[in-house]
Amino acid sequence: MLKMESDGQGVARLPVYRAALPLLRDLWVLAKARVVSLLVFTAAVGELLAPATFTHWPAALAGLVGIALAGGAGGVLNQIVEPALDQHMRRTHGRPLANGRIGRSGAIVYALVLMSLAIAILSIWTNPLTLVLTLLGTVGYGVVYTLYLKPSTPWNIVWGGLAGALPPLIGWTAVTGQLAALPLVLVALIFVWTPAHFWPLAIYCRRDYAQACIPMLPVTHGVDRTRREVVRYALATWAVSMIPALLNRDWIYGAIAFGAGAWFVVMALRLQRMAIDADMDRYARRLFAFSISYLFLIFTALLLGKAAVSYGLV
Ligand code: HEM
Ligand SMILES: CC(C)=CCC/C(C)=C/CC/C(C)=C/COP(=O)(O)OP(=O)(O)O
Repeated sequence: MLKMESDGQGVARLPVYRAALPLLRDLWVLAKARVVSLLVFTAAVGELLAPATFTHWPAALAGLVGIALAGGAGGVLNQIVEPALDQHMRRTHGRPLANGRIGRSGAIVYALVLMSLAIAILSIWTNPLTLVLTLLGTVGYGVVYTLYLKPSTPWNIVWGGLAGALPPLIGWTAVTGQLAALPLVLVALIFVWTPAHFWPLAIYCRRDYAQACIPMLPVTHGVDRTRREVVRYALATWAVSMIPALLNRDWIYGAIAFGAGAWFVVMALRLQRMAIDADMDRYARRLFAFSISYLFLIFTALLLGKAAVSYGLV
């Protein structure tokens, strides 16, 4: 039950903090905070894999806060561009800009605040390379993908995915100031994972995308072609995921990545063999959910492998 307070003139009003909750929830959704949380996790792993992370802890912390803020700004930019599209899709019609709970100018101010804070924090505590890569991430997703690629080509997410693949490299450069082979391989891993992550969702949302005239692959090339591509990208993800095992001679990570990647491929193949019906849509939803757990598991395994080596367990 919601408790009301009286203002002394007999008018009941909500306590301020209770009234602020829906706004905070809207700001959370606008910043796509759940997606950003996985971006930040992959960045944190990039940092922890880098040499001497803890001697550079202010830069490491600033890198994570900067990525969270800049990733959030990307999410807000995306929704500023797409309220009409979001209104037409069941999955997105309740978003705060789409249903008018937050106005366009309020969202623009929010994006500017997030981005300014990100730039300030990264400039003060990290280095120019980290700042540039983070800006590329926000502009790549919020502008290039949302404004140009998404409405014009079914391969939108292959190239748009590059933006979301950058965080492990950004985490590494925040701590070291330099590029290196391992974080570049992790960028490649997320790059090839992204289509296998997104196209299962595009399959079960294909009618919504068609109605909104967004040329996602299942709309332009059909479900069969999309399922074949999911298998290909799941295989590519499996292959790329083995490179860190070889680079680091890390067999703990290697075993986990091998098993998880094999399961990803098996699920993609199962999806491919199903009849196109409601069961297939449900299975595509499971594969989409699995793709998220998969990435979380693989990045956790990288940490486990490094910890095992550091503590002399292998
Ligand atoms: C351009 C590349 C990408 C596309 C097109 C894409 C697409 C999507 C879509 C459409 C959703 C559903 C969101 C919703 O219902 O609000 C989603 C969810 C999600 N994505 Fe991605 N994604 C991409 C890249 C990434 C990357 C790089 C990561 C993390 C490293 C990621 C992590 C997640 C997570 C954690 C969710 C679940 C959010 C939730 O539970 O609400 N995505 N993605
Ligand atoms: C700084 C940095 C590294 C930025 C990363 C950019 C970023 C937030 C990437 C995530 C990609 C994402 C949420 C795509 C959703 O696709 P969509 O927008 O087509 O989905 P929708 O239909 O749910 O809006």
